[in-house]
Amino acid sequence: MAGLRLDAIGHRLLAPVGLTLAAGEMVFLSGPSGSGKSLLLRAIADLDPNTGEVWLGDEARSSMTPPHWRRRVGLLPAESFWWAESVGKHFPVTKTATASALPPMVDWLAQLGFDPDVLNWSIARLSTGERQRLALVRLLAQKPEALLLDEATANLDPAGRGRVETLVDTYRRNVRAAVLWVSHDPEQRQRLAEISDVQSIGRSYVIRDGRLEPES
Ligand SMILES: Nc1ncnc2c1ncn2[C@@H]1O[C@H](COP(=O)(O)OP(=O)(O)OP(=O)(O)O)[C@@H](O)[C@H]1O
Repeated sequence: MAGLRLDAIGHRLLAPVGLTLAAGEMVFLSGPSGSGKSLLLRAIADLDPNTGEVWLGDEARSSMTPPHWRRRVGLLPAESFWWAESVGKHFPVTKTATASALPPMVDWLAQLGFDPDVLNWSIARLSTGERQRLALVRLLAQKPEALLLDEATANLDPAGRGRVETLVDTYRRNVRAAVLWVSHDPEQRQRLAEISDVQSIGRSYVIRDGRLEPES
């Protein structure tokens, strides 16, 4: 699997930054509210105007269509968007197959505390935390090669938070996906280093005054 390299990526609040994540590496990003963390993830995903280039291994973002890029470099936004009536309709494969025929998605649902019947639930009934966990499964179902996570555990209790951390870390190791994780929780990196291999979860950065800096 490929690493992720930001080559002079910038947006209106952030001076161009260079940053390389090795395949399978998890890097944390923090900074004050409004400093531009979400905008950076959206810039990498090419959802907002931005400068620079992003590389997935030796493939440039500019060499593929935006939808193709976003399938390979998956963004989990802080607030997920749902367009159909039921949960299952957001998982393309479930249109033609039954849930039981779809591991590992069903395993991922179970790991996050859901019965496969959740695919029949209406979106309207979902709690904020349920939406957040289901949005992660929906993202992983696309088999992204790199992950951009924006406050992936912000709405969860400690048990739910631990389940998400474990699932993301397992996916990272299995697929050797580079993970850039925006988090306000200073203990999140430490928890992940405890459940995983420390050398892959060593770095964190902060956005301060429009610049990306290694966190001291
Ligand atoms: N579409 C937009 N138009 C104008 N301003 C925007 C837009 N999107 C974001 N901003 C502003 O850009 C700034 C950075 O937003 P961003 O969402 O990146 O912050 P953040 O660092 O992720 O903050 P938080 O930790 O609160 O989520 C904020 O002041 C926000 O109001």
